Amino acid sequence: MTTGGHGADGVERRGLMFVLSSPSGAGKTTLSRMLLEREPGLKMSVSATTRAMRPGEVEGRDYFFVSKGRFETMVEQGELLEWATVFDNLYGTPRAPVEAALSAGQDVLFDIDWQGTQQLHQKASVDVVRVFILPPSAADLEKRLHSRAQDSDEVIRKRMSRASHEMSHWAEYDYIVINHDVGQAFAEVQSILKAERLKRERRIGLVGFVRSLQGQLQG
Ligand SMILES: Nc1nc2c(ncn2[C@@H]2O[C@H](COP(=O)(O)OP(=O)(O)O)[C@@H](O)[C@H]2O)c(=O)[nH]1
Ligand SMILES: Nc1ncnc2c1ncn2[C@@H]1O[C@H](COP(=O)(O)OP(=O)(O)O)[C@@H](O)[C@H]1O
Repeated sequence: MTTGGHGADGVERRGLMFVLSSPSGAGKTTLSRMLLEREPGLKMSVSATTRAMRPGEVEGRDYFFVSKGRFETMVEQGELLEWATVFDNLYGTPRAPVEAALSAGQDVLFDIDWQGTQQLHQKASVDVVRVFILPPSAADLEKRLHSRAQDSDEVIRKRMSRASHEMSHWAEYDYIVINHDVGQAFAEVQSILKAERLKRERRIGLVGFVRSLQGQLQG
């Protein structure tokens, strides 16, 4: 699905799809923003959703906020790479920007749930890196949902009651990060990205690079 770009060391490699999932409130959005600020070559996949915009959210930055009818058209036209129902709303990943970014040699960051992660993995397993974020405790999770001050008590209760179900998918992920201290969790997520970028299978330019090195040694 991907073609190549160049890594920091100049060797061509395929772009990767970096997925962060977690129960709501564990810190995916915070960690995603930190990654985007500090990691050049990483582009956020902006999802489409039928849920209402929260205070502080921006159309096209946080989500594309669409009607149910528009979302269904996107599904019918094959415009979504994956989609799922979460908390009674529809969420999906527009296909075109992801394919464009990967073709331009960029890595793409996804904040999607376990259902979307399974779909992406079925489509492009070797290019998908799956990271699951856990909160340090249920009490911390609830505190964070309240501190975000963006959802009603009713919505927070719903999110807390879904957390256990979402967490039950943790073993389908390649890496698990416990977000106790945000600086530490960020360092761990960043290390995963850096290491995955160096994986041999993605670095399609290595064969040529090593041949050229061998040529130099023999010459
Ligand atoms: N499958 C899928 N899940 C998504 C997508 N976009 C967001 N989600 C997930 O939907 C859930 C709810 O997201 P949101 O309403 O923004 O609340 P949040 O949990 O506080 O981030 C989260 O688990 C997101 O990871 C998407 O495009 N596809
Ligand atoms: N390690 C942490 N310690 C304390 N608060 C945190 C930590 N990580 C995130 N938060 C806060 O918790 C709330 C939920 O985080 P957010 O990134 O929106 O979660 P998610 O995207 O997983 O729903 C936000 O107010 C955020 O600032």
